[in-house]
Amino acid sequence: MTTSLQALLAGWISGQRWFAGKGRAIDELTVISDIELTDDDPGMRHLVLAVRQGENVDHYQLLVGLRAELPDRLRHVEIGPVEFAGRTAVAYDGLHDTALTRLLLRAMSGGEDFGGLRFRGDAGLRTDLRSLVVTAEQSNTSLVFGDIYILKLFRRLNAGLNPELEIVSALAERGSPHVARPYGHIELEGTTCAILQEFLAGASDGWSLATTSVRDFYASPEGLGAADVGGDFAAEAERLGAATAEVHQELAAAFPTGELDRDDLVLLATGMHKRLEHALSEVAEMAPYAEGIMRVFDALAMLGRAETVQRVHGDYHLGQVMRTTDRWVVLDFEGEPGQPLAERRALSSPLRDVAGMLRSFEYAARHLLVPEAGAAEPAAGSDQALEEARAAEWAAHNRAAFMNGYATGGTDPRDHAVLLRALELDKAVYEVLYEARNRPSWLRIPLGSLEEYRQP
Ligand SMILES: Nc1ncnc2c1ncn2[C@@H]1O[C@H](COP(=O)(O)OP(=O)(O)O)[C@@H](O)[C@H]1O
Ligand SMILES: O=P(O)(O)O[C@H]1O[C@H](CO)[C@@H](O[C@H]2O[C@H](CO)[C@@H](O)[C@H](O)[C@H]2O)[C@H](O)[C@H]1O
Repeated sequence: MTTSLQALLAGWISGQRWFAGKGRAIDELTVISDIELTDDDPGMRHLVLAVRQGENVDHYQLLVGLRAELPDRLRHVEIGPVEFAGRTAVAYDGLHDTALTRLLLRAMSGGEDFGGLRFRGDAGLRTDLRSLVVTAEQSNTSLVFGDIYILKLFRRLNAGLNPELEIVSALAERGSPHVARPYGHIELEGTTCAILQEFLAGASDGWSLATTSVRDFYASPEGLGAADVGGDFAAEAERLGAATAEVHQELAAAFPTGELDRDDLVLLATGMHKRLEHALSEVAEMAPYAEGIMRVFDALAMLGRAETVQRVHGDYHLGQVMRTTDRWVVLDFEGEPGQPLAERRALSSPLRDVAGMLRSFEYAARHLLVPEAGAAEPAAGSDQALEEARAAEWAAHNRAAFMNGYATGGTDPRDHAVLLRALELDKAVYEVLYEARNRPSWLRIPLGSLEEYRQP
């Protein structure tokens, strides 16, 4: 590849939604791997770029399409004209070209290798399907093939086996009904580049279902409880709790487990304190809540009992679960974005996921109270105090249902109140930072649910 392509790529990549280093200058961009997948017209090359911004270096993968002439339908994903191997072509994001993406299915089905880039998949894969790029995602790019498969391509590569592939493969092998079946993957020298899975056509994600229920409750006549309205979500929350407990049992059976003793709990609490301090240094609005939160972390450090640890989801919320006609399916076992792989694969309390989902019920209940969060402006004459009370009621009702469902698996989260509270607060601290960085108008949502910790 020529240096001119590198210059072009630096300009192009900084404008991409999935580029994590937005707003900071690119100091250096190097093509560290360049593998030709086809030299036809259209041609396709798999590139890995090392992008340096100050001290930080991130690796991104691209599937670059090359055509002598770019048809109008691909104009919106043009990278620019390039020259290499004596050939002049127009480079573009190949994931938007159905003529190229079909080759990915074929290569997976045939188990093909291109240098260190290995395609693996079920031999019976359908290879005749057209792909559509899923537009909603931000950090990765997914292609849906004919409503049958979804291929998730990681844009930013983390060295090693991706926990999503590791966990989904292990759970599917055990016959779990709660994961989307894996059909194939692409890897580059041991690093997972993409995963092909069953597409859950017609399923709805938990966030949409929960927020629809919240809207119904808000629109219901005063005096009705959360359990009395048509869109009551509690039965679903309970099923989700039971499914979550089953997934945890499957994870405990498929991977190693361990125990946190007193010293480990002190370490865990120390980590929580550190994350809180970091959030305080970046988000001034956090200050009034700090002391109250620290007291809970201190209580965890003094807990005189052991707690079990195992592989967990790690970033569990309503946007990560989908309801099909007959079950809840859990997606995206990648752990917390931004954490190194080793940490994302580390054993943790399963209550961490329970805490994540409980926080998500708080989010669903409260996001209508923040007009900038995408909700409609509050209706004229709406009563803020009544809405706050309704948000609290909806959250409490569904949190209880979720925990009832989870308890059917044998562990009632309420029997581990100190750990659960600390984990919820740790997640809220993470969310405060996440919102301040990504969606400042949503910051009021995690802060709103910390009200009981606010110091005057
Ligand atoms: N197997 C699937 N079937 C149907 N839709 C899916 C599937 N996997 C992901 N999706 C859709 O894509 C969205 C994002 O998927 P996810 O794996 O969570 O990506 P990200 O890591 O970018 O958040 C989900 O909320 C869901 O709407
Ligand atoms: O789904 P991701 O792996 O990208 O997770 C990140 O983004 C989430 C936002 O989509 C964020 O979740 C927070 O907002 C959700 C509503 O949009 C809410 O349901 C979650 O409870 C809340 O944490 C997640 O924290 C972040 O890691």
